[in-house]
Amino acid sequence: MLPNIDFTTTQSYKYLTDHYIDIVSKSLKELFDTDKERFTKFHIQFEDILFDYSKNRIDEQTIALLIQLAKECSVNKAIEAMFSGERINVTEDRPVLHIALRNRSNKPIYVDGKDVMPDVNKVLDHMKDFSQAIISGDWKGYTGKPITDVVNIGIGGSDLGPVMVTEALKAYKNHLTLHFVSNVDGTHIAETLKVVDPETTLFLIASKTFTTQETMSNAHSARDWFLAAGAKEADVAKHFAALSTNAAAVGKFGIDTKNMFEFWDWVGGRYSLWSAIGLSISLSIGFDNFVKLLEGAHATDEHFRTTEFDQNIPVIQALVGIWYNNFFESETNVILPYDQYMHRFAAYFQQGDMESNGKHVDRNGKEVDYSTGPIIWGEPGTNGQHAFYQLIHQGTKLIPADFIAPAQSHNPLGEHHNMLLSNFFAQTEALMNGKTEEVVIDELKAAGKSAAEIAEIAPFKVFEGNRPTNSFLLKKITPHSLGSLIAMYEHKIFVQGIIWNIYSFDQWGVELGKQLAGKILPELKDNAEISSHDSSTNGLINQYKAWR
Ligand SMILES: O=P(O)(O)OC[C@H]1O[C@](O)(CO)[C@@H](O)[C@@H]1O
Repeated sequence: MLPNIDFTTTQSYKYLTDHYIDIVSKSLKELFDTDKERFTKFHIQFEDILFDYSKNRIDEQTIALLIQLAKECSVNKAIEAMFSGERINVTEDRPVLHIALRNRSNKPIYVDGKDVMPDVNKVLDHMKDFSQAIISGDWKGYTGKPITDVVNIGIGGSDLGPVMVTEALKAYKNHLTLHFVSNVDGTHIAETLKVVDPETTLFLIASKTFTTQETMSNAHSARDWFLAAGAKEADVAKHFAALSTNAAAVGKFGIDTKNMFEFWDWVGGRYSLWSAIGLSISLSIGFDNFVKLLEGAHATDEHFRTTEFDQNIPVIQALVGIWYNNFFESETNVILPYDQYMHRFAAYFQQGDMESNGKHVDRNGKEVDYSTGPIIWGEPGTNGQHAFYQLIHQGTKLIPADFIAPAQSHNPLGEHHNMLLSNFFAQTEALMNGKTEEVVIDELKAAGKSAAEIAEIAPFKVFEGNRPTNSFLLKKITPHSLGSLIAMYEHKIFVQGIIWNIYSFDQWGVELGKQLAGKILPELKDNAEISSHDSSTNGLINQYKAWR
């Protein structure tokens, strides 16, 4: 059972409300000036990941009270409930066990009295054999040629994780060319099919439910294209594999169940890259590297489960996030990887976080009167600096930012990495310290400006500072460290969901649009005028019909 506590009624919440008034009047600069030990106090090193949260608007009391909040909300009981396979996804009546997929200790984890680990390992063995056969070229296409291209067809959790990880770990990539098709817009599959050869292409149909409209449409179009190229029905087995929980639907589609990689309903879509959904990752970087990714995540799972809250990275990440979300009333959280390979990391956690914690009713089904999940966004640095950092530095909104960077580049090219990292360090420093009016005036004087010119221009050049950041400095982005980092963010989402007293593992909010699209699709078949909707929807549909 998950705890069911309204965090706004706890003692610590009340203390935090008072404490906020004290902290809000202090600047980060002041906090650093008055406490030389801030970095020592507010950083955690876990393996090759340094998490520095000292540039936040916190002091020791803040952290103590936030930890008290986590305790009052029984976060430790919730962690144990998840790890021990309780059905904590209550609204879908399922356990939440992505941690089992990367349970490298192999200790049994029971669901309804049955240890899930033998099945997990069986699928991993299948993925290993299949990956090796494809990568080595032993697996031949219908004309006897080895596979050169892999097209993963999936959407949401069946796409974003594999895309993000294969991009982040591109330095480990082998000779196979990976393609990802997600959008139901025919352009996505059409453009992909233009560049692949039916004789040497493997399609992975990745769908937990095997009913998702986008994925099934793209999968059918891919199969039609394959057969139109001269292949026979019997050849489908050599070029199509399914990653799914739905064996019946996979069989109906015509995929040989020998080419089905199974997972289970206790794996949430947005937490599924560790499952068979990760087959494209295993194909791209090899199974051994895929295992290293799992090992990295498992290491974080152990850290999360066993470490005291004050040294527990995901717990601290979550609590600092709550501090801004519920006391400073910030609305968003920007994720800024200073690593080009990590360019889809923020997009991945847009689904991970927003589909999990974008909820407005608590675990009693009652509307909450506090803010829940933040809006997640971000782009890699330094590109973001030349796009939206202006607003983070001088806008009117408080935007807590996560900076992520590797100390070692996979492409050490001249001074590039030093330049990249100098920007990383400079931005967090600038966001914290800002630039005072005095400094601006001195600079303008030094540039020879007159008093009148200085008075006119100075206000625009002042940076308030006091903008909070977390910094993740990784030794290097490797399969292991990336696995660890992803798991940290996953558990951050979990802890926040527990404290907000919401269910983080369902996603009913995406259903309404799907239902309505299902109703509208038949209305688009002919040119008859539509009048069954509101005037705007009718107007748009009828104009679409007139123009198409
Ligand atoms: O893997 P499936 O079943 O095709 O679902 C894809 C995605 O669709 C969603 O259900 C949301 O529409 C996600 O949660 C999921 O990751």
